[in-house]
Parts: sequence; C-alpha cells; structure tokens
Amino acid sequence: MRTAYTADQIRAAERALMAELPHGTLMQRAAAGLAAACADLLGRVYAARVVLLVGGGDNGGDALYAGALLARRGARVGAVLAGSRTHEAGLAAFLDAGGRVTGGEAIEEADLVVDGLVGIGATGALREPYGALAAAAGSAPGLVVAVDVPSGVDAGTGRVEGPAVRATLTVTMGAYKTGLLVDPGAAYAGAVELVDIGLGPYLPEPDAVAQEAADVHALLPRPVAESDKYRRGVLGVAAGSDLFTGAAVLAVGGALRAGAGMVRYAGTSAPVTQVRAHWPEAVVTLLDAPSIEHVGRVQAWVLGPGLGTGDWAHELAAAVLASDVPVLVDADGLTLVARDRDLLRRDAPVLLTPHAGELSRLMGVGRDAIEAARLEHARDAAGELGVTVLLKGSTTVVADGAGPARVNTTGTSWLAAGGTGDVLSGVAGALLAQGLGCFDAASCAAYLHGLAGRLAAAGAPLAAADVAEAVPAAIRAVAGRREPERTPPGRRSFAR
Ligand SMILES: NC(=O)C1=CN([C@@H]2O[C@H](COP(=O)(O)OP(=O)(O)OC[C@H]3O[C@@H](n4cnc5c(N)ncnc54)[C@H](O)[C@@H]3O)[C@@H](O)[C@H]2O)[C@@H](O)CC1
Ligand SMILES: [K+]
Repeated sequence: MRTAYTADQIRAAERALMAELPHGTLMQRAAAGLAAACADLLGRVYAARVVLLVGGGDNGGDALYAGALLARRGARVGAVLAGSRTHEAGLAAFLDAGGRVTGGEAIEEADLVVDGLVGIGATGALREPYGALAAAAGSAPGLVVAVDVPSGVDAGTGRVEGPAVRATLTVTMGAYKTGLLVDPGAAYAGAVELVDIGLGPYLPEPDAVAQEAADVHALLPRPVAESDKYRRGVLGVAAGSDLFTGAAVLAVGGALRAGAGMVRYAGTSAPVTQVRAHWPEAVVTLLDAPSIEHVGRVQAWVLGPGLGTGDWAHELAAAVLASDVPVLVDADGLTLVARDRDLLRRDAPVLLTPHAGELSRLMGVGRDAIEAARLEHARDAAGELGVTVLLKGSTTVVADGAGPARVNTTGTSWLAAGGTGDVLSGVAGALLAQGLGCFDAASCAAYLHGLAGRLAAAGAPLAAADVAEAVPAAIRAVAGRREPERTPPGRRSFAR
C-alpha cells in the first residue's frame, strides 16, 4: 500500500524529525537520493550536461546539493538561479564542486534538467520567471527530473493552475504527496521514486492511499468448501432499456466475471433477450411493471446503466433503493438521484460511481472545478450525501467521508471507451454482493477494472466486453502479486 500525505502533514513530520537531527541532515539525505536517481536515469554521469532550475527555497537547495554530487562525478552542471534569493550553503557547495551559474537557454542543450523551482512550499500558480522556466523544461529535448513535486503541481491535491513541469521522473522526499497520485498532477509527475529520509515514524494517518496487488488480494472474497451460489453472493442488476441493451449485457458480464455466485437481471423485453443470449448463467426476470417484487432475494443491487431517465426508470430506481441491501448507483441512476435526492434517503449503504460530468450534475459544481480537484470533490459529495463515492477518470478516486481516500493508479487511457463504466458497475456490484463494504468494493473494483483494461488493451484499442473478459486474468495477476507496469521504480533509503 502506498500512503500519501498533504504538504502540511509532510511539513509537520519534517519539523519533528529535524528537531532530533543536526542542521541540514535531511537536505543531505534528500540530495543524496536525488543525485543517485539522476545518475541511474542518465546511465553515464561523466560529461553529461545537467541543468538545475533553482528556486529560492529548500527545493532549490536539494537541487544544488545534488548538482554538487553530480559535478563531483564529472557531470557538467549549470544552475539557473530563478529566485530573488538562493539557498546560500547549497550554492556554495555547488560552486565548490565545479558547478557554474548559467542562463535559461542552457535548457535546450541539456541531457537532464533538474526542476528545483518549488516543492511543498509553493502557493498558487507559478510566478515569473518560474512559469517560463517550467514551460521551457516541458519542451526540452532531454530528461526531466522533478525534485519532490513537479513545479506548478499542487503537492496536496494534484491541481495544476498554470504552467507546470512535465517530468520523466519525480524524486519525492520522505513520503508520497497526494498530488503525485491524483491527476492532473500524476500525469505531470511521470514515474515517482520515493527517497526514504527517515520520516516514517513521524507521519500521521495518510491523506490518501493507493492499493497495491497484495492489498486487493487480501480483501477479495474467495469461495470456500461450503460455498454455494447463494452464499457466494447474489447480485441484482437493474440496468438497460429497450434503447440501451448493451449496458445490461456489460454490467451482467462484469458481475459474472468478478465472482458473483449468481446474477439476477431484471428488465424489459429487449435487454432481457440480449442478456439471455449473452449470459445463460444469469437468472432473468422480465418486468411488466417497475417493481422488483418478483425478482427474488439478492445481497446487493446495481442500478442505472442504460436504464433511461423517464417515469418507469424513476419508479424502478425508487423500488431498488427502498430495498434493505447495498445499492450501487451509476449512469442514468445518477441522473435520477440528481433530480430527486430523496431517493438516497435509506439506511442501507449506497455507492455512487459518477464521472466528473455526472458528479457535476449531482452536486451543482462545474465539471472543470471537479477535474482540477478530484479528491476534494469526491470527499465533499460523500460527506454531503452520506454515501461512498467512486469518481471515475484517469485516476479514479474513492471517498467515503471518513479517513484516508483511496486512489487507483492501475487505469489506462484505453479504458476511455463506451461501456467500460457498465463493466465497472458489474464488478463493484459483484464485490458488494460478496460482502465487501462499499469502500473496499469500490476501490478493489477500480483496481481490477484498471488492470483488466491494461491486460485487454496490451497497447491497442479495446472494447468494453474485452475488459469484462479480462477480469479473471486481473484477479489471477493480483493473486500472483503482479503489479501493473506503471508502478514507481520503488524507493531508495537515505534514512541514516
Ligand atoms: N524541510 C525539510 O526538512 C526538507 C525539505 N526538503 C525540500 O524543501 C522543500 C520545501 O522547501 P521550502 O519550504 O523552502 O519551500 P519551496 O522551496 O518548495 O518553495 C518556497 C520558495 O518558492 C517561492 N514560491 C512559492 N510559491 C511560488 C509560486 N507560486 N511561484 C514562484 N515562487 C513561489 C517562495 O517565495 C520561496 O522562495 C521540499 O519540497 C523539499 O524539496 C528536503 O530537502 C527534505 C528536507
Ligand atoms: K520541484
């Protein structure tokens, strides 16, 4: 499990650790880790052309000390001093090691640019000349390593308000910052490497957590000797309509592949015909009224994909939400509850799975505002509505209003295709039916769905049905603890 923190949490932990160590120790540890990561990335340090972008704070100090270490190994290191002041001791060490001060034009010629403009001390969009330097680093032909966080990315939220550095690698000090795991920040960070500077014992409860394969494996239900289809978990699916039959097929498919003991599908004649044709395993009820009276007992419901938003759909949604089992609400179901929030007044748990546009309608907040601060808005919605929220997107986040949020990093852009959300609903619904709580079901489903997307795509376009098909392979990969390839290169310890 990777744990992530806000800038304030990190600062407080650093203060506590620093009080026990000789002055400057932490920065030396940070710089040693940074220099080692740069050297690994360069391969050959001797004669490499390295340009440091140095801001006025300690982030610039990290860069200068690391630059000194690289210069001592024979790199040709220049520093662009961007602040009205510069870390004095760091600059002295840098010059002493043979580094020199240079202008911004050197960025064009560099094999490696080290972004030490700002770290966790930044506030708001980058001011000039930092903004122009960050943009120049972004279009530089060489490698770019960001120190602690890419400058221009808000460390705590991942928000990007203006120019920001696009890094090949971000070397982050002491602990992950939430903004490195959540888009848009995560996309700017590139790969993220953690340098252990001994902060661990001083860190509080994390702000956010990214599950890894072992964490998901530990939570996934597995059948035991005395399991039967009822005990493994029965999922009800109220999805699809005469206009949108595919959503029903895909949601049922996701659920069957994610281990539901049985899936009961309830719908009108066109989707019923399609579900029967695709999934003979499903138990199907043809509805002649918007009621679930004749569907049989289930342990959880998926409500909404392709359901429509008319009176029939509204009545069916009301019937499902009046049940006493957990309900996952997606797609058209979200439109219905946005129109009539009273539908959400129930005692049993609710899991909402919106994308940013759906959350925007639900909460009356602009879509752009949600995209810029995904975690914050997922948390707010969960708190206000008293539900668990899985906010879909390039990084999917899960919040339930209490404790650390979960951030999923297994996704792939190939998953931005019609119908993949219906599959996700089915997977999460199956986990709910098997007894996981909303928070665990949502985060494990996001992990498996992202991984299934990667396996199905393998670098080429996918169809939503391929994702459902690949869910068992994702579950096997998780059991074998195989992490998807975009996990960070790991951590380096400079803790003592
Ligand atoms: N405190 C510590 O013990 C450690 C700090 N470390 C490094 O120190 C960093 C934090 O250092 P600081 O607290 O000095 O802060 P930063 O260096 O992150 O930023 C502060 C500087 O940036 C300027 N600035 C702030 N917002 C700006 C904006 N929007 N546009 C342009 N300039 C802006 C400020 O005027 C100030 O000069 C960490 O990110 C990390 O890199 C590491 O060396 C590890 C140990
Ligand atoms: K930086």
